[in-house]
Amino acid sequence: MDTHDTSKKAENLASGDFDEQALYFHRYPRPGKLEIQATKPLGNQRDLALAYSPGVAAPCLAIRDNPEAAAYYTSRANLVAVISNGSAVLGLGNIGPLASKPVMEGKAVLFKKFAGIDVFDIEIAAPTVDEMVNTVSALEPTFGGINLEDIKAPECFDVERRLREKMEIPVFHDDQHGTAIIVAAAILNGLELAGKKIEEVKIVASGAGAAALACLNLLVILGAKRENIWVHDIEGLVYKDRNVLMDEWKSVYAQDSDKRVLAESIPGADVFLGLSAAGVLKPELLAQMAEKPLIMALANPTPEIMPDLARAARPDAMICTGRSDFPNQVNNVLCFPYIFRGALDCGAKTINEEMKMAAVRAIAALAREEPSDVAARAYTGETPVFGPNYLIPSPFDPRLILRIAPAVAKAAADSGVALRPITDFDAYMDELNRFVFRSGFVMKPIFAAAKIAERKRVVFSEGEDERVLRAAQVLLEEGTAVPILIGRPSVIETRLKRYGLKIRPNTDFAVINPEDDPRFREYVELYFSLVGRAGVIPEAARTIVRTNTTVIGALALKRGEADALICGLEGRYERHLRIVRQVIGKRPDVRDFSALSLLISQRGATFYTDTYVTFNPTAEEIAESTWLAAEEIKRFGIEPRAALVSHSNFGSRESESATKMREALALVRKAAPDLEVDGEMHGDSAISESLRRHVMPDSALSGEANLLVFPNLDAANITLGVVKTMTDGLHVGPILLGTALPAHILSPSVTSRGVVNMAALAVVEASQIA
Ligand SMILES: NC(=O)C1=CN([C@@H]2O[C@H](COP(=O)(O)OP(=O)(O)OC[C@H]3O[C@@H](n4cnc5c(N)ncnc54)[C@H](OP(=O)(O)O)[C@@H]3O)[C@@H](O)[C@H]2O)C=CC1
Ligand SMILES: CC(=O)C(=O)O
Ligand SMILES: [Mg+2]
Repeated sequence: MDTHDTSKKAENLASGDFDEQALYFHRYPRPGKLEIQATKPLGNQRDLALAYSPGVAAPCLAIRDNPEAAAYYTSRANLVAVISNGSAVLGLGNIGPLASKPVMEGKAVLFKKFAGIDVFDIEIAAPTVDEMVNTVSALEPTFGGINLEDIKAPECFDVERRLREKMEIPVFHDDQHGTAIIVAAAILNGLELAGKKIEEVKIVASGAGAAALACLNLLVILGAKRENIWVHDIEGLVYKDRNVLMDEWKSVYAQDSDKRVLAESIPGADVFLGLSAAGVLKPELLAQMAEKPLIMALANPTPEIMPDLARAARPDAMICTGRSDFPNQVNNVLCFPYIFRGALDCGAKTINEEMKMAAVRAIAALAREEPSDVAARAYTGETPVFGPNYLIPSPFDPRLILRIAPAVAKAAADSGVALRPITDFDAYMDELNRFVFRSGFVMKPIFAAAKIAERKRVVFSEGEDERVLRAAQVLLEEGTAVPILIGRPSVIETRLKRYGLKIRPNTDFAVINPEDDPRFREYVELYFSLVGRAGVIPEAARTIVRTNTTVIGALALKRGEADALICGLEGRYERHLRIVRQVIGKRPDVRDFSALSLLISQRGATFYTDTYVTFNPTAEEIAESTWLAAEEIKRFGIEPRAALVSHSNFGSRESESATKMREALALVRKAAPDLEVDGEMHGDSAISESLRRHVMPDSALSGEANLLVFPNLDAANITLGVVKTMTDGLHVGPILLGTALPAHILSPSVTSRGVVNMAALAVVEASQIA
C-alpha cells in the first residue's frame, strides 16, 4: 500500500502497528473522516418546491437585498473553510495539498465534534502567496470564517495579512494564533507555578516559522522582553547581520551575539519553546537550563524531546508536548474550535487581538479552576489539580467551549467587531451547555470511570470474533478493561495476526478454551446445580458447557473469574437472555430484567426503554424499568428526565395501555420521588417542552426528555430502529438492567466500537457493585 511510505517517514510516529491501525481507521467503514448531511427533509414534492425551485428564490432575493440575511437563510454563519496548500503539514514538511487532506479532514472533524461548526476542508494547489490570496479571497461568499492551516513561513504571514485586509470575515492562521494562544496560556500558568515573571524570563525557541514567531509575538505583548528571546531555525541562531534564510519576521528577534547554536543559547533558559522538528533538543542540554524550567516540545507528531527523556534529565521541569498521549497537551485544538464558535455566534468580522487575549485568559483561568464533577469525569485518572502536570485543560474538558466561546464573543462585541452581538449571555450559556451534552462527550465519563476502576475483567463469549479482537486491543491499550476471551487459542492467534493486531493470548489477555479448559468439570457442576431442576440432565449440561460460549462466560462471571460478561454478537437475543437468567439471575430488589438503549445522534443523546426484554410489561414492570434506567443514566453524568410515552396525551385517551402508563407514573413517583418524570404523553410532547406545556402547563418534566419509556417492546424497539436509521445515530446497548452481576447481550450488528463502549460501561457497573 503506497500510503505506507508517507507514514513511515514520520520519524518515531509510533510503532508500525499504530500506523497500520491509523490506515485502517481512515479507510473503514468508508474512506475518510467526513460526509455531508442535509438539515432539511426532502421527503415530498412540497419540501422539494421549498428547498429548490421555486422556493429557493425567496432567500436568494432576501440575501441580494441584504447580504447579512445569508446568516439566517444559509449555513454560512456556521461554516468555516479549513484551507491549506500543504506547504508545512505538521512537522512532515511540504508534502503538498493532496497529502495534507487527512490533516485538514481531521481539523474539520475537531471543529464539528468540539464546537458544532461545519467545515469544508479545502486543499488548494496554490504554492505562491498571490495564488493563495486570490483563491481564498474568492471564497468569501461561501464561508463565515477561514481557518488557514499548515502553510509554511514566511509566506503564511503575507497570505494572512493580505486576506485579513481583503475579507470581511474572520481569517485565522491556526498554526500561528491558535498555537500562540494556547502556548501563552500554558506559559503564564507555568511561570506562575515556577514563581517567575514573564518580563524576566529567558526564552529559547527552536523554530522560526509560523507557529514559533506567532507565539513569541504574543509573549512579547504579554510582557516578555525581545532581548531575552533567542530564536533558532535550521541555520542555528537568528542573529544580527545573518543573511542566510532571513526574513523581516525573523529579523525582529535577531540577537546581537556571536553565539550560533542551540547548545550555546540554552544555558540559563527558563523556557524552551520547540516548534520545529523531532529530536532537536538533546537531553544533555537540559542540565544547563534555569531551575524549574518549562520545556515545551511541541513539534508534531514527534516532539523536540520525548517527555521521558526530558523528565529523566530534569526532574524539576514542567513538560508539555503537542500530543494526546502525554500530560500537558499544548495543541491548538484547545483553541481553534472555540475561538471560532465565539466569533461565529456574534457574527464577528475578524478575530482581533482582544478576542485572542480573551481566549488566552479563559484557557489559563480554566486550568486554575476548582475541578468540577464534570471535569473530573472528563479526565482519566485522578481529578486534575492545577500543577506541573496540569498547566492547561485537557482537550476533552467540556468546559473549554463554555469558557472560551462566551469570552471571545464578549471581546468581539466590546471591541466593536460583532455584527450580531450576543445580548443574552445566560441563554447563550444554555445553548452551549446543550451542545456539550449533545456531542460525543456522552461516553467520556464512562471511559474515565472505567480507567479509574482498576483492572476489571470482562469476559467475552464470542472471543474469536474480529470485532471482539479489535475491541480487546483498544481496551488493553487504553487500560479500560482486562479482556478474557472465550475461544480456541489457535484461532484467536491466527486471527489476531491476520488483522494486524499486536495483542497476544495468555501474554496480554487470558483465554478460556471451550475445547480444553482445566476448570471444565467445575463449570459443569455449577451449571448443573443451577439448571438441573429445569429439565437439563447431567449429560446435556456437559454438552452445553462444552459448546455454548455464553454459558461458559456466564459461569466464569458467576464464579468470580470475571467481573462482567459481554455476549450476543452471534445468535438470537432470547437465547443469550435465557442463559443470563439461569446462571446470573436478578438483582434481589428487582422483579425482572429490562433493556435500556442509548442513541447518540447529531440531535443529542436519548435513552429508550425497554427495547429488548419484556413484550408487554405491566405497570409495575414499566415503573421498575424507569427507575433502573434512571439509575444507569446517572453513570453517564446525566440527570435523567423521563417521559412515559403513549398514544394518549395526559389523559386524552382511556385505553388499556394509556391507563397502564398512568399507573406506572404513580408507581415510579413512589419508587423514585426525586426523579423528574411525567406522562403519559405523546412522543412529540416528550421532546418539545412548548408542546407539552401547551397541554400540561405544570408538567413535572422540564426541557427535552432524555429517557423515553414505552408501553411495550414493539413501540420501543421500532422507535429505536427508525430513529437510529433516520438520524444515523450510534446505538450504545442494549444495556441489560436488573442483573445480579453486569452482563450485556449485544446485537449481531454491533461494531467493534460498540463492543468497546459496552465493555467500558460494564466495567463501570462492576466497579460500582464492588
Ligand atoms: N502543538 C501545536 O499545537 C502545534 C505544533 N506545531 C508544530 O510546530 C512545527 C512547526 O510548524 P510551523 O511553524 O507551522 O512550520 P513552519 O514550516 O512555518 O516552520 C518550521 C520552523 O522550524 C524550523 N526547523 C525545521 N527543522 C529544524 C531543525 N532541525 N532545527 C531547528 N529548526 C528547524 C524551520 O526552519 P527553516 O525555516 O530555517 O527551515 C522553521 O523555522 C511542526 O512540527 C508542527 O507540527 C505547529 C502548530 C501547532
Ligand atoms: C497542531 C497543528 O496544527 C500542527 O501540528 O500543525
Ligand atoms: Mg497545523
